[in-house]
Amino acid sequence: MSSYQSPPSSNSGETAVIAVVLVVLLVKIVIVIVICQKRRQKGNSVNPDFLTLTMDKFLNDMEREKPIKFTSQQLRIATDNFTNLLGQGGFGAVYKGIFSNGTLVAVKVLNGSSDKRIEEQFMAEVSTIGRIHHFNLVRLHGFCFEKHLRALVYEYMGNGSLDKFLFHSNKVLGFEKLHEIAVGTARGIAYLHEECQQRIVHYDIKPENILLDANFFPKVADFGLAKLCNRDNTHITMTGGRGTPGYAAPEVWMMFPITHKCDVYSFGMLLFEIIGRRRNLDINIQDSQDWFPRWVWKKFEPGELGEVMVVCGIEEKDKERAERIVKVALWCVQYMPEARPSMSVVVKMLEGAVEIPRPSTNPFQHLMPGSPYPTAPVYDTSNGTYSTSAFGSDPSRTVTGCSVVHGTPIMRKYEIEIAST
Ligand SMILES: Nc1ncnc2c1ncn2[C@@H]1O[C@H](COP(=O)(O)OP(=O)(O)OP(=O)(O)O)[C@@H](O)[C@H]1O
Repeated sequence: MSSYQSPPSSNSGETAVIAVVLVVLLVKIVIVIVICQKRRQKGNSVNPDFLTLTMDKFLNDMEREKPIKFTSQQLRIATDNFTNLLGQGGFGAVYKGIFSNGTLVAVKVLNGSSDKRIEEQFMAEVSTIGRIHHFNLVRLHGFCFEKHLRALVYEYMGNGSLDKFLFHSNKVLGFEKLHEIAVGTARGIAYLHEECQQRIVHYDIKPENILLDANFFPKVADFGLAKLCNRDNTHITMTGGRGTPGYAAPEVWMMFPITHKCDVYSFGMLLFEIIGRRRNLDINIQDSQDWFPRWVWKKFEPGELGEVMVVCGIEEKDKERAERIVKVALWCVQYMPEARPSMSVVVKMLEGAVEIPRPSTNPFQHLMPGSPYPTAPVYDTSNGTYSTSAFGSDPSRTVTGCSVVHGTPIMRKYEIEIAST
């Protein structure tokens, strides 16, 4: 009988154990729920160590991110055998392409694969823009370097280059958008000058090299002339091709030592074209407005900026921004590089965050008769070269053979006219 009584006592023991386990489990669940609720109340706070680790890893990954090396076959497929031509530049044709994942690209096929200049352009682009990422710099996805195909693969910019909207279309872009484009472009250049590990000088800032995406956000492009330099090296030695007439700073033309401030000068010239929605030089325009920057200064000096606003068709609501652009432009194109602001200051000036000083002297003084400064280069039609009178008869200081990248007869006339005034 006694053996019959033991099972119930063992059953009640098991029940007690199960009950204890259940209670413990329940307590644990409650604790977990309470902890989760407290975390949620703290605003989803995450362990800061975890955050740093993830961010470090992310930054490392970003740093390691390099442009992809594509095969010619991959680019042939993406561009449908190079059929959709976007445009033709000095170094080759640009084609639209699409990869199988849907990414749209612009493929620049470089002419003359054995040409040294092409190789330099190739290396300049890959070593500068290929290593950095910024919202206002056109992204280089990758490149192809095969015997019969040297190409650069960029992100596709749906609206092409800024010149089209400034000079060739009927004011499609309102002034507010143009101001945003100016600020975005300035941010891109400021990043190149001040935030990259090595300073990058672009050398060829002009509307043709500012591309606009589908939403008209600007991105600086075309790094073919760009130079890398250490931030503590103040001057750069420049050999070979130089900037574009009308945008290149005087020191570039004079073959004087060059700093990143030559980009600030070119950006100033670009600002004049944004405000006027015209080329800075237009010989078809009368009343001394043919060279727009000088005319703007003539109006600005006696306090007649209002006339500039009228001539440029600036509406009342845009006046304040437009005046800011004019003042920044004048400040950027000063003759002495050290008088020009840094690009991060330019950004702040354009945004209205800091005061814009008034240039103490006429920025175009060096172009006046009797100026102690070297004059702008004179284009010699007989031999197709530029020279500057400041170096007199010393042929070793004569600027010769400067190619005119976007040169037109108008540009050439401009150089002659300026020097002879
Ligand atoms: N990433 C891009 N997305 C869309 N269109 C582009 C892109 N890059 C260039 N293009 C177009 O292709 C054309 C040629 O560009 P490219 O940069 O080769 O020459 P460029 O800047 O006009 O001249 P150069 O190289 O002589 O300075 C331009 O008209 C431009 O609008």
